[in-house]
Amino acid sequence: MIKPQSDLLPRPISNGSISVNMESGNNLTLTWEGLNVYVPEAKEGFFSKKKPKCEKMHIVQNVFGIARPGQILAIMGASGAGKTTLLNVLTLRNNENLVVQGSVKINSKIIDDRKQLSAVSGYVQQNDIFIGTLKVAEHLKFQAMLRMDRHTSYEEKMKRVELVMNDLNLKKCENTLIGVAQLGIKGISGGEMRRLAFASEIITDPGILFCDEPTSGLDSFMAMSIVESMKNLAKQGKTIVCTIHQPSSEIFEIFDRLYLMAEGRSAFLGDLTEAKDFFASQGFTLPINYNPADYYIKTLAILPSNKEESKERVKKICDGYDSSKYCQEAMDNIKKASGEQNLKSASFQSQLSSAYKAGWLTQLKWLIWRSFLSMSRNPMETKILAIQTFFIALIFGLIYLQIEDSQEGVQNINGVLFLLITNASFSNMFGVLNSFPAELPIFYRDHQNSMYRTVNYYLSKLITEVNLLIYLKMEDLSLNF
Ligand SMILES: Nc1ncnc2c1ncn2[C@@H]1O[C@H](COP(=O)(O)OP(=O)(O)OP(=O)(O)O)[C@@H](O)[C@H]1O
Repeated sequence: MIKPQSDLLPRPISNGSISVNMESGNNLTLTWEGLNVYVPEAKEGFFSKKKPKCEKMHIVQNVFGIARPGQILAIMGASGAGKTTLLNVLTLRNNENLVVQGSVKINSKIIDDRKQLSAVSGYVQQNDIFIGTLKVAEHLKFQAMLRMDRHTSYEEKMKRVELVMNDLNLKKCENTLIGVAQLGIKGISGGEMRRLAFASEIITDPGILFCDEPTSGLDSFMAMSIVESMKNLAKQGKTIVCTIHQPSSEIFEIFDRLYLMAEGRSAFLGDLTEAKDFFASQGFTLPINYNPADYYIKTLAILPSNKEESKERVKKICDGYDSSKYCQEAMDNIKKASGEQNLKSASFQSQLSSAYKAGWLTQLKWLIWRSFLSMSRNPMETKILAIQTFFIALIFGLIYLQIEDSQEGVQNINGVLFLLITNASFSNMFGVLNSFPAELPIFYRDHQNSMYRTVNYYLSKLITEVNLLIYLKMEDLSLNF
């Protein structure tokens, strides 16, 4: 087995993260019980009367599970098994069009508010979205200022930024722009971007870390380094839950617990060795020299060429699991976790109560800072607007050159004033149309992480862009005058 060369890899997250004076959110047990997710029937709207009636789909069926501190729980299964849906339910995201029943608990407290969940957890999403005109260190600084506790000093937050950059080997690219492909700004590599997404979430030292496909798009060395970092976080007492596709056997061995899903049902929850025994008990013995992850996924997959047989096989395994000792053990653990409520709830409750980590003014200050940096690094947009304004003003100026002091002249002046006002309104409107949609996914992500209030984001954009608009209008009016 080839091991990655440790000097080439990001160092695992050091215990130094605890040295920063912040409340470390450890010892959080995540449980989910009786989870059912349905896609509701399509409503017969005014325009959809003639559409065929769509059946209510049951995409996650009565699943339960537990993720304990100090362990990595890997959620695996074939495509369409329901992994992403489960992760969305656990993170209370993207469920708007679904009917969700059942409960998700942390230390036996039911979690139904995303702000509370964000206060104690991080979510590394599969698609990295960043403001590409920021540098790596600036992005992390922004995250630290708005996501770390308001009682943590500026120096401590910056110390944490340094620590996370060192741990994830981002130090050498700290002053490199993240990059925007559309603007031709080449930035950091794909692997560095993945690590930056990871760094953005662990900067707050969350008690629970959800990762959606943390290794996708990475080479085997980088994938291993990310999983090793996750393992080290787990060793510090964090609860790590990740979905993963086709991990290599080396990566698979690093996981502590395995949660297999098939056709929206639980197919197994337990240790890696238990998984091997369970599959053998169902008549599916893991072949020698076979990647266990590949074998389990293959066994639980629905093959298009052999649908009926695959479905029967999956049903047999899921039924077998429901009546197995592993299922009983998981149920007992979930019950036991509910009994531990009073032991751990004091610091946890205080964390849950603080939804926004930064105060109103701090949010506004750092949003303006980010917005100014982003705008100043994107001179192309400013240049284009300035040139466009210059030419439009020149054309208007030439059309209405040397207006005479007469009845006709007054009408011309009315005309030019009308044109100037409509031009000013429409160009500003198009400015807004350009500016907001481009940042919308980032805004949604930050908003789901409870980083800032919507009004603060809007104000920061207004304050930043109003300067540019004033300059452009001055250029326009002075030329016309
Ligand atoms: N909003 C939705 N509307 C209709 N069907 C949905 C919706 N969300 C999920 N599904 C269906 O539920 C099933 C599980 O989807 P999910 O995305 O959770 O699978 P997955 O295990 O994450 O698959 P993959 O590994 O391919 O991402 C799929 O059959 C999918 O088509």
